Amino acid sequence: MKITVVGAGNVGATCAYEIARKELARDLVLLDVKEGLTLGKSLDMWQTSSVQGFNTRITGVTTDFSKTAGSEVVVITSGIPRRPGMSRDDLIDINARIVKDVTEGIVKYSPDAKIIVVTNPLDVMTYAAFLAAKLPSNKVFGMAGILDGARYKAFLAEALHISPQSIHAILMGGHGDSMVPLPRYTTVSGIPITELIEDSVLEKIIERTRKGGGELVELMGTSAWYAPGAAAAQMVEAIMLDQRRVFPVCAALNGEYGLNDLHIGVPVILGKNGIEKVIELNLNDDEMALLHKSALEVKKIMKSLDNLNIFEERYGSDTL
Ligand SMILES: NC(=O)C1=CN([C@@H]2O[C@H](COP(=O)(O)OP(=O)(O)OC[C@H]3O[C@@H](n4cnc5c(N)ncnc54)[C@H](O)[C@@H]3O)[C@@H](O)[C@H]2O)C=CC1
Ligand SMILES: O=C([O-])CC(=O)C(=O)O
Repeated sequence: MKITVVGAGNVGATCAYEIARKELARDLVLLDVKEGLTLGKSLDMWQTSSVQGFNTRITGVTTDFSKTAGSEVVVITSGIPRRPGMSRDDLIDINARIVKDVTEGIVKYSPDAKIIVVTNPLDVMTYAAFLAAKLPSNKVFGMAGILDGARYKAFLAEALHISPQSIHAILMGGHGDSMVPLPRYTTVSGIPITELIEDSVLEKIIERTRKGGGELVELMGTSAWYAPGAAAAQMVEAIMLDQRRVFPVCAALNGEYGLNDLHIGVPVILGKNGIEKVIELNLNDDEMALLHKSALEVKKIMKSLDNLNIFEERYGSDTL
């Protein structure tokens, strides 16, 4: 059993370490173009194995994709993060080329892999990986909703002075300011959130969640890694252990929610085949309008990707 994490930077290394500590595979490959970084970090992590009590063998690899052969799950975190003042969409030019190259390298040696994209701008990089991989859409998807949901739960837990583990929520839409938190689908151990918190406080929390990535970029000068790395590892766990957990995941839509030909955050069942099923919620008119607004934003960025002309195939259009 093998898992590969591409990108040994902040998010990739954090995700890899979570995977190793949970012993989700016998072998874990960490691949990056920076030789010292990937060899050093994988050695450093492996040297914690006797302290942390795990057996997962972590190996650092530079650009030799043959060393990733036979991976069951691959997490793609390679690419540049944003800096203060930038939007995620500003990363598209550089990151699209990186995602295309690494996806092709991965699929060549692991044609059965499930691919989890983390690189930003997330929804459109998932689309780019899907185009490059030429795999069925249940096998190529992106991580954002678990992270956005985790931020939402952390803020709610603080406001209500309760454990974040008692909060259950689903967020939909693109991984950007147009994301769609859904108060109607947010509960505290089954109790509707609206019974426990004032509307004005909830509104502020939703707004802070939408801008949660940017808040951290302003604080640190680069983007977050602990929560993103842990969230991606939680998806790996669901697949490797065939847990069939329900998570918001950036998935290809083919008619669900009245949307076609784009990748965007929706609730799915995640198991050994990747996306086992996209769950269609019974959204009301306001919620559906927010989701469609977010989908139009994603389509706009898809168009920028198409304009780069790095893929022969495309299905972007600015209408839904
Ligand atoms: N989906 C999400 O919710 C989140 C996405 N991100 C995104 O994840 C990406 C990575 O962020 P960080 O880890 O903080 O950046 P980082 O700069 O710390 O690490 C990125 C790594 O990618 C490597 N890399 C670049 N080109 C490569 C290639 N062709 N092959 C292999 N490795 C290559 C770099 O050498 C670097 O080590 C960014 O695009 C960031 O915006 C970050 C947080 C959350
Ligand atoms: O904000 C960023 O650039 C990184 C990211 O996607 C997040 O932390 O949500």
